[in-house]
Order: sequence, then structure tokens, then C-alpha cells
Amino acid sequence: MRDTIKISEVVVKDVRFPTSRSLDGSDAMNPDPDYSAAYVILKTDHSDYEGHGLTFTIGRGNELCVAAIQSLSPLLIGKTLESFTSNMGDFWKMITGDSQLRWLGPEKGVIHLATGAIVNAVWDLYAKVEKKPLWKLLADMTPEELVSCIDFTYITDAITPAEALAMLKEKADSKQERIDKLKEDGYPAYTTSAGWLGYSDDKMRRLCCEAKEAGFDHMKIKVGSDLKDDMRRAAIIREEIGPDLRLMMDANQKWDVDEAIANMEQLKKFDPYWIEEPTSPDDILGHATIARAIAPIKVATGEHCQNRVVFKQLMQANAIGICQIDSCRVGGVNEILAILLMAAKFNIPVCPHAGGVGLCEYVQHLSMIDYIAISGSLENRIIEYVDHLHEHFFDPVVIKNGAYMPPKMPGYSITMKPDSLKDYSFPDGKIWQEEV
Ligand SMILES: C[C@H](O)[C@@H](O)[C@@H](O)[C@H](O)C(=O)O
Ligand SMILES: [Mg+2]
Repeated sequence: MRDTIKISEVVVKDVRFPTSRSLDGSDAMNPDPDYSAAYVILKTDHSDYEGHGLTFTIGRGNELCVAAIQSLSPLLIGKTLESFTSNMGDFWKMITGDSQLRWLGPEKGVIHLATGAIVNAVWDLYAKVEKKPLWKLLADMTPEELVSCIDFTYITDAITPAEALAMLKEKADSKQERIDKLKEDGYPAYTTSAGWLGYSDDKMRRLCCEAKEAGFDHMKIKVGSDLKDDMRRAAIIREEIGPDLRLMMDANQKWDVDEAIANMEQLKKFDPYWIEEPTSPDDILGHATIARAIAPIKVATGEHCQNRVVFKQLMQANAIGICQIDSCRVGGVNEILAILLMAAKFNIPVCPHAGGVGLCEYVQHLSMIDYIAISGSLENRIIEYVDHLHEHFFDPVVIKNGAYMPPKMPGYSITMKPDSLKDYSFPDGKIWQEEV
């Protein structure tokens, strides 16, 4: 039996990377993101163990997430890890259900981004103490244990605990086969690195070639600026990647519903596999209208989908063909499990949103548990990959032949190097001081 581990302190840091200088990550809605993290460290009374987590923002306002994490911190301090892990579902309800903080959401916006950081830090600590990478910690849980991590409040009209249990039991006996396959071939990925909106045509062409050589057979470009420009860039990419590779498009919420339909009518000649975030992330019926009008092109969304309830409605309304979970937009691992189960029930492939800072490190675990224990399928499932900022992590993603290889180190792969935390700390870090 391991010792009891008590959370003694919650340290929160504002860390920002000046990615806007090179226009990495630029899109039609967000032309100059500075990839940032509201970063949390759970210190414990055991010097060997710390839990790390982050929530992702694109710069200004990161300080609001830091403050929200600080507001949630008293819910953790002085408690033992075991008091949480003995019933992870209750732990999650405790964090999201504080009788006064809940008013700030509920379960959306800054307070929910903060929840994502805190909840993920607890899972990171749990996995480190169990000496397993997070995906393996989850894979080793029984169906009953996995179900007990989930708050089914507001989603029982789509999936009940009993249904979830039956689904997980059906996959339980064959988990090891899928673990073996992941260790052999990895989990397929697609790249967005070539198609940022601010990149020049030449840079786009060069990055397309490099991505093809690295084994990627799916690529995503940004659209949603001027339609003529979108058409020109799509033509260039198609020319570079040829007719066989899959091309995805991402409008980052730029269009109204009718505009999305009209623009896709033009862009369909480049054979897009999906259009991502065609309109407001809150417009469920709008997504459904677009999906009906542009089929068989799929509608994808999720990076701004605030919680499991909105995902549920998108699925119930046949509004999405691809579910793009985001590891820290919703309330961390527990809520992700609920969304993965609903997606499996509605037979909608999950292709997580990644990139940013640390999102690739996070979501690989989530897609892997989806494959191992929940959907059991890789069909039409790919994880986003973006080639930025991995050097700041202790356990960065490993991509081989266009696929994510299963992480081996204990934890949730999100621990940043101390020098990175220091140098990029905002506004006092070396990098930000240099600019002034
Ligand atoms: C501002 C960001 O880079 C977004 O453009 C990015 O998250 C994007 O929507 C994506 O799908 O990767
Ligand atoms: Mg996107």
C-alpha cells in the first residue's frame, strides 16, 4: 500500500509563448495568437509527487484563468489524493458544484477552463502515483470504475450509467489486443502545421511536402478569410498533396449559417473531408442545418464546445459528423469520458482538437483510451498534430510515420520544464522582458 498523499499547496503560473511573432496558429478569427497556459502545480506533502495541469488560452486573458484556478484551489488544499480517487465522479461534482463559484458558469467559460486545469492536474498526480501513463491508468480500470468517474447529470436522456457500463463491458475482454496494436502502429494523426492562415504560399507548399514525407495522409487548412483567398490556398494545397490525401478545412466560427453553406458550395471542388467550426460553437441547430446542406462533407466542431450538454445536443440533432473534444475546454478527463461514451453511442468518430501548447501531449491519452476501452475503433479517427512548443515538455509526444506513439512515462505528459516555466512566465520572464 502506498502512503497517503495530501495536497499541501496549489501553485498557479501565467505562461505565454510569443507565437504571434511568426503567425504560428493564425486563423481567420484569431490572427495573432500567443499560445498560453494557465499552469497549475499541485504540491503534496510527499516530495516525490506533484500533479501538473494546464488550460490553454491564446494570450490576453490568461490571467483570468489563473485567477479562476486560484479561486478553485481551496477545494483541493489539505485534502488527500485518495479522498478524490476513491470516487472520481464525486470529486468532479465537488469541483464543478461549489455553491457560489458555480454561478460563474455553470460549467462554461473561464471557470470551466480553470476546472479543466485543476481536474487534469489531479489525474496527472493520480497517474504518477500509480506509476502509469494516464491512458494506461484508465485502460486498467474496470468498466464499473470508469463509469464511477463520470457525472451523468443532464445527459441521462442520451446515455445512462447502465448503458455506459454495458458498452464498456462489451469492449473489456479485447482491450489488450488494441493496446498491442497501439504499441506497434501508434494512433493516426493529421497535421495542421502547413495551413495556418498567416503563412505565405511558399511556406505552405514547403510544409505540405515535409508533412507528406513525414507520413501524414491527412492535412488541415484554415479558411474563412476572403473566399477568393480560401479558394486560391485550397488549390495550392490540393496541388501539393494530390487527390488521394484527405484535406480538412477549418473556418474557426467565421461564417453565418447561410454563408457557410454558400461558401462550402464553392470550396467543395477541393474535396474537403470536413469543415470545422463553420459557425458559432453555440449554434446547435445552425450546425444541423449546415450538416444537412453540405453532406457528404462532414461538419466538425468541439474546440469551443463548452461542456457535455452541448456535445449531447450536437449529437442528438445530427449536427456533427466529427466530435472534436478538447482536453481543457471542458472540465478535464472526467467530462471527456462522458463525451467519448456519447460519441461511441451515437457512432460519431472523435478526432480531438490539439496543437496549442500541450494539447497534443494531453489528447493522445484520450484518443488512446477511446480506442482501447470505449469505441474500440480507429475508423475515421485521427488526432490533430501541430509541430509547435513540444520542446517545453518533459514527456513530449512521439510521432512516427504520421502516428502518435503511446506515452510511456507516468502521468498525463503535461509537465513543463522548469526553465520554460520561468523564461516564458508573463510578464516577468526573460522572453517577455526582451521584447520591451
Ligand atoms: C488559434 C488556434 O491556433 C486555432 O486556430 C486552432 O486551435 C485551430 O482551430 C485548430 O483546429 O487547431
Ligand atoms: Mg480548429
